[in-house]
Amino acid sequence: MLSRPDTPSSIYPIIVSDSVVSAPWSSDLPASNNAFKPLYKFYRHLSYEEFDNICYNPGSKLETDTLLDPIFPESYNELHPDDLSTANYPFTVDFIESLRKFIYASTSRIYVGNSSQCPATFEEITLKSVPGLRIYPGILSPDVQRQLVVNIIEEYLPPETHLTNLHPSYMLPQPFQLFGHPRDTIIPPSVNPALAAASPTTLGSLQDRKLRWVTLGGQYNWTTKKYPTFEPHTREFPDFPVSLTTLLKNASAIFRDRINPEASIINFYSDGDTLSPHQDIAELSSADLVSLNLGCEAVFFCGLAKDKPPVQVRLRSGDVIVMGGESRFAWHGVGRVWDKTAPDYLAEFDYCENFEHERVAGNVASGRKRYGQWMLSKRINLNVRQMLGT
Ligand SMILES: O=C(O)CCC(=O)C(=O)O
Ligand SMILES: [Fe+2]
Repeated sequence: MLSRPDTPSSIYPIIVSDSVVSAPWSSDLPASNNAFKPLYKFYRHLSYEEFDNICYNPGSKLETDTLLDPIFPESYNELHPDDLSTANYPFTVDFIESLRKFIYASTSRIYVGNSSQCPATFEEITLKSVPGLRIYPGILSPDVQRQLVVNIIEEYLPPETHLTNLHPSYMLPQPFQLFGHPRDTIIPPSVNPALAAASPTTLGSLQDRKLRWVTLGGQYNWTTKKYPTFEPHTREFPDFPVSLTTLLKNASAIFRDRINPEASIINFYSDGDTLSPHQDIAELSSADLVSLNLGCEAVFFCGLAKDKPPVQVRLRSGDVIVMGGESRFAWHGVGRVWDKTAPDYLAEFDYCENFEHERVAGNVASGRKRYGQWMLSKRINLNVRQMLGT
């Protein structure tokens, strides 16, 4: 599991526009009433082949009664006939143009080929049992996904104000380039006597598994479970990356005007990783939380109460989840991640040929093709929150 402390299960005061309200579903629960727990146990040893088989031949296991595969919803419908609704919406006329805006706002731009073509419509899935949760299967085009991967590595990770789980334990190169030489040594901070015993590591091992998260914008503190400040343009609340704001403001009707992106947690998962159930309640805003998924597949758990089996959603690269309305403060977690399940367009991502500036400079041999190789074993979840206002 990610080394995030569990969220306490007492009633949380949530401040919405100056008035304090309580999330009614987060009442005190004895640990035995945690209906998420058996699901984690079930998935721990489930191979991807077994999981895939269950999705197409449902009904055999009690634990998968609430499993929804967005591109094969029949099995979920069979068990919960009234819960699921699907709607198709046309992409707005300038949708592709909006995606281009995101790519052009990015520091290292990829070359937009035909894969940026979007289908005529996109699907929205909603569930009565988790009101406000919206699922958009495959809504991010391959180009946008590739650009996001590159931005994460080249634009969002490097600034020293963007803290990672590695910062307390290692002196990271400034700016932090994850894809330097894999044998480069990364040393513990000698100034911190408590960590003096920690041993040096390599950049390669940070790439492999050690890098777990990076925070953008408001620097959420995982120990206190609070943002240290709500004062923008400060070291602890640096400006949110323009490229990501451009994507979320323009990408389609699903994001527009519903969120002012101010903080983000980017999670890096490897094979078998899970994330324990929690609520995201540190923000002083009830605006939608937007969650983008890249790379390998995973099962996402979400429910309003911790003592009822959550809905389980099979997530693929390019899927977007929005937690709005009541679901904004719902309990959620990740059941498990399976490696080698990233789509070919990421795994075989030929970085050089896709890069506008490198193409123009005639530089096609910078050896960065391992981004695709890396993604073959990674799941990246980028969730974006508004910290202030309604
Ligand atoms: O990885 C995910 O899908 C969820 C991540 C999450 O819930 C979080 O970072 O708070
Ligand atoms: Fe979360």
